[in-house]
Amino acid sequence: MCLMPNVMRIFPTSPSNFRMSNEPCEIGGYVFPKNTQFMFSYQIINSHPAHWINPNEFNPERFLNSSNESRKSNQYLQAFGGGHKVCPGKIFAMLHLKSFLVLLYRKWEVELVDMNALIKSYDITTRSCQQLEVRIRRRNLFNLKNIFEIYSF
Ligand code: HEM
Repeated sequence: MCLMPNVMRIFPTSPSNFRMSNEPCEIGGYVFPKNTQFMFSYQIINSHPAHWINPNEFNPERFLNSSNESRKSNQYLQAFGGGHKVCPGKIFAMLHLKSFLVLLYRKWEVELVDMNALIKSYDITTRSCQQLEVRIRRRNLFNLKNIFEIYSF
């Protein structure tokens, strides 16, 4: 359960979003009139050094419930938006992803062809991966040699 939040933190499906102000407001010392449209970046919130320790590090353990950082950071993870407009499909999507990964890795071994390859993606509000080479091998579920080793007396 901590792998997916960290993937979504570093590579959010929705890297940015929009909001419109329904009243005048002040942000960072600047005053904005009513009906100003704001674009903001989930990508930046998700890796801002003010909220995350070593933000560029891929460390799923930061989302373990027992970690202090987890409790602090979870509120800054913006994979599904937040507030009144938060994604209503959030729990369904996480369950779906988890089931998909279990079914995939049960039968297949998947590894990156090049661990240092840059992910080519296209995005504005929704990000899609354009190219990422992976090597897929069928898992050897019935390794007879192992079975004989286990049952030999
Ligand atoms: C990994 C999968 C998904 C991601 C990353 C995602 C992300 C998001 C984000 C960032 C928003 C904008 C929230 C905001 O404005 O604060 C959103 C809105 C929304 N999402 Fe998702 N979503 C996912 C899956 C789903 C699924 C499976 C459904 C439906 C079954 C769904 C339905 C919606 C709807 C209806 C909205 C609009 C909510 C509103 O404007 O009131 N999403 N989603």
